[in-house]
Amino acid sequence: MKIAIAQLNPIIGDLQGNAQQILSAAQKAVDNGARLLLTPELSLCGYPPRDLLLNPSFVAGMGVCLEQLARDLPANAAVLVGTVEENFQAHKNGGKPLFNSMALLAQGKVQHFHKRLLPTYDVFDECRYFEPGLKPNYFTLDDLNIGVTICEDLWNDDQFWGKRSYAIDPIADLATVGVDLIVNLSASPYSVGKPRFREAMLRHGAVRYQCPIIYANQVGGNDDLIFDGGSFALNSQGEIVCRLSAFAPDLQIVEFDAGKQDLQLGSLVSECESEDEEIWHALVLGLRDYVFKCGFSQVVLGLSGGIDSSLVAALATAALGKENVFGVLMPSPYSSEHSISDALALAENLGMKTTTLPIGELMQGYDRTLVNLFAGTEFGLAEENIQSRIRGNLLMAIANKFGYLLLSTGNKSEMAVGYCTLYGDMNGGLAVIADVPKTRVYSLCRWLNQSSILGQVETFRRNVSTEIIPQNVIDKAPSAELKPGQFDQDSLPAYDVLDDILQRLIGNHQSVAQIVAAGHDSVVVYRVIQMVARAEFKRKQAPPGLKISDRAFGTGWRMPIASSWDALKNSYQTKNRLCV
Ligand SMILES: NC(=O)c1ccc[n+]([C@@H]2O[C@H](COP(=O)([O-])OP(=O)(O)OC[C@H]3O[C@@H](n4cnc5c(N)ncnc54)[C@H](O)[C@@H]3O)[C@@H](O)[C@H]2O)c1
Ligand SMILES: Nc1ncnc2c1ncn2[C@@H]1O[C@H](COP(=O)(O)O)[C@@H](O)[C@H]1O
Ligand SMILES: N[C@@H](CCC(=O)O)C(=O)O
Ligand SMILES: O=P(O)(O)OP(=O)(O)O
Repeated sequence: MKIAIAQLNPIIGDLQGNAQQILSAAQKAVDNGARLLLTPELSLCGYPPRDLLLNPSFVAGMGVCLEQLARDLPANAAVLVGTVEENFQAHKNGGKPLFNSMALLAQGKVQHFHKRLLPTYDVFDECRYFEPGLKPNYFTLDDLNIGVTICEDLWNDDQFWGKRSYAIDPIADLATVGVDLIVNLSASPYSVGKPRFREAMLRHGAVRYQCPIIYANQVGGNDDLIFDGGSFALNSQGEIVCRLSAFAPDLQIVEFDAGKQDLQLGSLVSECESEDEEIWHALVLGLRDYVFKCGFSQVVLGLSGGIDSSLVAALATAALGKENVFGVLMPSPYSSEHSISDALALAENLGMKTTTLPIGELMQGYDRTLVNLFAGTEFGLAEENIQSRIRGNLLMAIANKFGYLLLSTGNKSEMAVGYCTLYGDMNGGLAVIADVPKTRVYSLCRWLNQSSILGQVETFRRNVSTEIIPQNVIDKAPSAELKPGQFDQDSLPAYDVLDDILQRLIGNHQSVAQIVAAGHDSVVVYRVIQMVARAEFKRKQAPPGLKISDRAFGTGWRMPIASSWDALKNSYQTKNRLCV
């Protein structure tokens, strides 16, 4: 039996458009001889629909679209569509009103399979909306017994994880039932290294239960989340027999050989060669989809000649085309010569349009207006930040006037410690690199300059051998240039030190004792912890940022702002370690 995997990029809430994508995929599948089509989790509404699920007319609309799809699909195709089903018992037993469901549409009929494990951690919030399914899910098609699992259902293999997160394990239940093949319909967001991790995890399941697995993942950016696709199929020995594109929609066919009781070798797309390459593609996709799905086509950003704005400009050019990216140079009296020359060289390399709006006169206007009020005080952060706020205002004026979306350029290290100006450089609709630590910003720029991708991206004007990010941008010391001779490292630890502490603290949940034991100065560690805690109010007001790590400052980061939790004051010694 031929089975088609449709790696779709739905728009959240566009029920008609998403249904059309499913119909087109089904037609293509049937044209290629497939009997069954797999689509991702919640493919009809897009994942994650969040509180749209609390809107009765949204849920009703999904029901109508599903019925229409059942009527419109090619007669000889069976299609698994990601949707919701109402929990009609909810009013009796107090359960949640919906199930996260895969609907099997075949011969005009609809059969629902309910997701059993509901993730409610990090960015996931499924217990807010859904009741878990209670039974193993499977069906028979042309004598083949097919087990159905939805995303998290396959993330509880105790042997792989060394523990169980949920009492039940849907794959073990399906093995007990005795299915020939398991399909997993997913909307699994990207983080660095996750594509390989998923393959390893499901390989373990396939080998453990000697059962082939087909994994169909959503692709595309939805707000802060990037779905990488990278769907794949494993045979019962755990070998990859088919892999779809990463970071792009795709449709491929795999064949189940009834004689061998296994999947046959199909087409294999190769994996990204490095983490930098993977992150680059993820950010390009996330940026493009955010811009287009919000109804924009053009973006604006401030170009300072620094490395953050240079990387964001390169990403935007690759995502949207050079003619759709507008750079604004806004030198102040404190700006260096190279801030202008480097920004112009970058724009030339990318082929993007720029304008220069010096801000000296506006700064003087602010000074004149505030002179009496500020009389007798020292020049300080208030005056420095005015420059950033003037730039933020000008950029928003340009965005309003020409219908552009403003991209903000802060990286994760700055967002972590609050090294950014509220209503200044934090202005923007999308924070493109807010989950990219500064050290990764450097490695991405170096990778970009060497990468053969430059030759493939037609939006770049220069030829493969020349740099995109000017070498001086990479070599010079980072600076906010808000006062003479200012460098980031006057206020912050060296970025390699800062990023390592932040990764341990935020990503790995390490204690102070563990971070110090890894070689960091305890005074620096305490200072970083305090900076991170104090910057919460800024992050709450920041634009959405594209998530590329396991722990991003976004929907999965829920910290109080008005909190009196003081890591140092409340530190205590347990038997083994100092906890803060
Ligand atoms: N990326 C860069 O390189 C870059 C760019 C710009 C600024 N900076 C640096 O960032 C820093 C910006 O200065 P800042 O942080 O003092 O200015 P800020 O204006 O961004 O934030 C401080 C202000 O936030 C408000 N605030 C404080 N606590 C709050 C809370 N709990 N809830 C709501 N609002 C609260 C107060 O009004 C306070 O004056 C400076 O050190 C500057 O040099 C770095
Ligand atoms: N001189 C500048 N021209 C245009 N845009 C600028 C300039 N200086 C800063 N910006 C914008 O603000 C952010 C943050 O700046 P830092 O140098 O990191 O403080 C920068 O990425 C530009 O978008
Ligand atoms: N742990 C899964 C859960 C996703 C889901 O069930 O939607 C993941 O990160 O991909
Ligand atoms: O934000 P930028 O582009 O000015 O980068 P840096 O902070 O490294 O100067």
